[in-house]
Parts: sequence; C-alpha cells; structure tokens
Amino acid sequence: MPKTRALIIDDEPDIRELLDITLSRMGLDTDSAENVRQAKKLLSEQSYQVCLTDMKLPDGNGIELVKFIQKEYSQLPVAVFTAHGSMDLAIEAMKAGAFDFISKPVELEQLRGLINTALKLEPASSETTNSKPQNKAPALLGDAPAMVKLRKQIAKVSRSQAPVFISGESGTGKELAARAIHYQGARADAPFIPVNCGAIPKELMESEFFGHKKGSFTGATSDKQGLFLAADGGTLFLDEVADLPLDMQVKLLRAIQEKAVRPVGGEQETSIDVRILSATHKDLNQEIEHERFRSDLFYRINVIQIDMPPLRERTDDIKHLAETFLARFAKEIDVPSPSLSQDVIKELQRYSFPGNVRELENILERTFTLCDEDIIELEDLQLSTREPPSEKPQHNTGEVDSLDDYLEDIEREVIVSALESTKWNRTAAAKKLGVSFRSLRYRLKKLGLDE
Ligand SMILES: Nc1ncnc2c1ncn2[C@@H]1O[C@H](COP(=O)(O)OP(=O)(O)OP(=O)(O)O)[C@@H](O)[C@H]1O
Repeated sequence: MPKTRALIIDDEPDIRELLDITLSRMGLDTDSAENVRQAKKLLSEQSYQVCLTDMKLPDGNGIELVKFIQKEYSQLPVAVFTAHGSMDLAIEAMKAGAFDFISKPVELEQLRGLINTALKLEPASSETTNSKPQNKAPALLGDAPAMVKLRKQIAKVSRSQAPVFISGESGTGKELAARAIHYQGARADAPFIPVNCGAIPKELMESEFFGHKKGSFTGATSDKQGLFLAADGGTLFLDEVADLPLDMQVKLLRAIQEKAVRPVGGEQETSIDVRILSATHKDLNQEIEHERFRSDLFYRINVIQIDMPPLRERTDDIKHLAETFLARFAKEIDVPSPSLSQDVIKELQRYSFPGNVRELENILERTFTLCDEDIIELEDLQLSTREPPSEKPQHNTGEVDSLDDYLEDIEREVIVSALESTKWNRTAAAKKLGVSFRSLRYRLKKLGLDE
C-alpha cells in the first residue's frame, strides 16, 4: 500500500528539516519545496494527502497557494503556518479554504494533532442529496435550491477546522446544521457538545466552560471538567452565542485564541483542540452596534458564515417535511402514517411559519395526536386560529426549571389518575380525558408510561 505523502513548503531549511523528521516519525513520506514554483511542480507530479505551507514565500504567499490548491486539488487539505498572534492572516487563510492553521514556533504536539485530523478526512463527495446517512446527525431535508446549496456548503466546511457561524431564524435547523458539520468531518468520532449559552446562570458560566477545582468556591465539592475539555478533539457548539455576557465573551475569546483553558481555582492551563461552531437567531451585527457583543469575538467565530433559509422561502419543501414528520410520529407508536389532504398541503404552504421547521413539526405532532383519521383534513389542522409564537423567554424567572418538564408532570399526573380510576382500561381512560385512544397511546409512550 502506498504510504501517506505530505508536502511541506517553507523557505527556511531548519523548519523543513524539523517538519520532515516529525512527519517521517509519524510514518508519512514527505517532499519539501522552498517556494511556490517548486510546490506547484511537485503538486503536478505527485499525489499528496496533506500539505503544510508557510505564509511568506520568496515568490508568493501562502494564501495564494491555498487558493490555487482549492481550485486545482480541492481534495487536498492544506494548513498554513502563521507568526504567533497574527490571527488576521490565519483567518484570511481559512476563509480562502485552508483546512487549519498552526502558529510558529510550531508546537509538535499541535502539529501531530493537525496532521492526524487531516488524514481522517475522507475524499469529498459531490453528493448534495440527503440519501447518505450522516450517522448521528439527522438529515437536513429539503430539495429547494437554497437547501441544496446549504448541504454543499456544509460538506465543504466539514472538511475544514475553521470556526463556522450559523445564522438563521429560530427553528430553521441551526443545530441540525452544526451536527451535520461535525459528523461529516474528521472529528466525527470525538464528542459534539452543544451548549445553550442563554441557559447557563451567569455566576456558573466560567466553571461550566472551563471547569473548576475542588474547593474553589462554595459548592465546588469535587473537580469539574468543563465543556471545553469535554469537547476536546471534537466540536463545541455555542448555541444562542449572542446571550453570552460581555465578561464571558472576553474569556471565551482568550480560550479560543490560546487554544488552552484554565479551570476556576486552578493554576495550570491545559491545551485543548476544539472546533468552535456557533449560532444565534439574533442579528449579531446589531448586537455589536449596541455594544452587547464584542466585535473581536465575532470576527474570530465568524470565519465562515452559513445562513439557514426560513421555511416560508422554500414552501416546496413543506409537503416532504410534513410527510416525513408524520411518518416518524406514526412509527413511534407503531401505527400507519396518515396522509395530508390537498387543502392541508396548500394551507401549510400559505402559512408564514414564524417558528420555521420546528413549528411545522409541532403543528403536525399536535394534529397527529388529536386526529384519528387516515387523512388529515383542514379542520384537523386549526392553522388559521394559531397565534404566531412569541419570543422564547431568555431566562427562567419563576421557580419552574423547565416549562416542558413542568407541563409533562401535570400531564402525567392527570393521565395516571384517569387510568387508576378506570383500573388501567385505556379506552375508558381516553374517553374520560376527552382524547382519542390513539392520542392517549401516543402520550403514554411520550411520558414513558406505556409499559
Ligand atoms: N431541514 C430540516 N430537515 C429536517 N428537520 C429539520 C430541518 N430543519 C429543522 N428541522 C427540525 O426542526 C427542529 C428545530 O431544529 P433546530 O433545533 O436545529 O433549529 P434551530 O435553528 O437550532 O432552533 P433555535 O434557534 O430555536 O435554537 C428540530 O427538531 C429539527 O430536527
């Protein structure tokens, strides 16, 4: 079997030698070039699996070379060396298509990590449909041109280590897109850690992100790892990133730039290798204008931006999405999937869906639960009477930790009481509760009471 081959481009002989030794010890064959001209020649003669290039070369610069490789050898991951602290060039290189960057002086452990990640990349597929299973990431459905473009974009950025910022209205599938990027990329076997930045109490934030040492504050009864370390080797998804308080934004920026974290109450920094994906439904430019979000952090996390299209702009996808959701609900309780009447489909296509795909999913779940017929008709849908959902509350102000859990507890209590009073006769209990048998069966399953 041919050995894996790497191309090293740097005009300093010492660096070339150091890289050559390190990569050879990792079992790679290497070639080196001291300028762009030599590099292009080697690229035309040999096939490489990874390429490392310096930024400043005697006859050109690294970014031009990255662009050239992107165009001519798009399968080849190329990483650039940057002077320590010159984040601007690193970001520019990643925007141009570099797979990653590494600061000089090169830390060998970081270099090995980078090479290993690059070698895990499978050849890019030209596939833009969703027939390919994305193991742990549910498919991003939709054949509208915007969705086809989006999946292409995701396939491309999943081959890079660049931070990606995902913008889009609530419920458009931002988390789903983040999962797809992670599970299609070289980090798929490492953890994907999603964190809702708006849901962490302010005073616990630092410890949640960076961990803490036992005894560092009241309540710290043991060491805690923190989200960055939990995501080491994998991806940290900062959902609702606009909700981070300003002081936390500073600390986060530092951790991302230094690629290291220090736990609360700890002395030592630990290096981390985490890809950062982030999202918000808010307009971050506006947040920056109002000084609620730091522009330096935005610049750092928004190396590549992906925009999720709202559902009302791709109405042709609604029928397929709706049928897929119904089939899933039906499968969960092992009944045949009902179909949608033409009027229902038209009505759904007319509706503006302020809550996007999540709202469509919720509407259908409710309709499926309440309707016993094989065909769902307009009156089952009750769309026109629906109020657009209001903004999600940003903080829980009352004593309820989660409204969903709270409502589920009430639902469970009422159902159990009805079942007890009917000696667990589900048909009689459904009647007593004024719901259909199928609806009760669905709820029992959802609440884990179906045993
Ligand atoms: N294109 C799609 N195909 C299939 N399901 C989708 C699609 N887009 C969104 N969904 C589903 O809609 C729901 C909401 O998606 P998701 O949580 O990813 O949205 P979001 O943009 O992150 O929402 P929020 O801004 O509220 O956090 C999920 O159940 C998800 O599976």
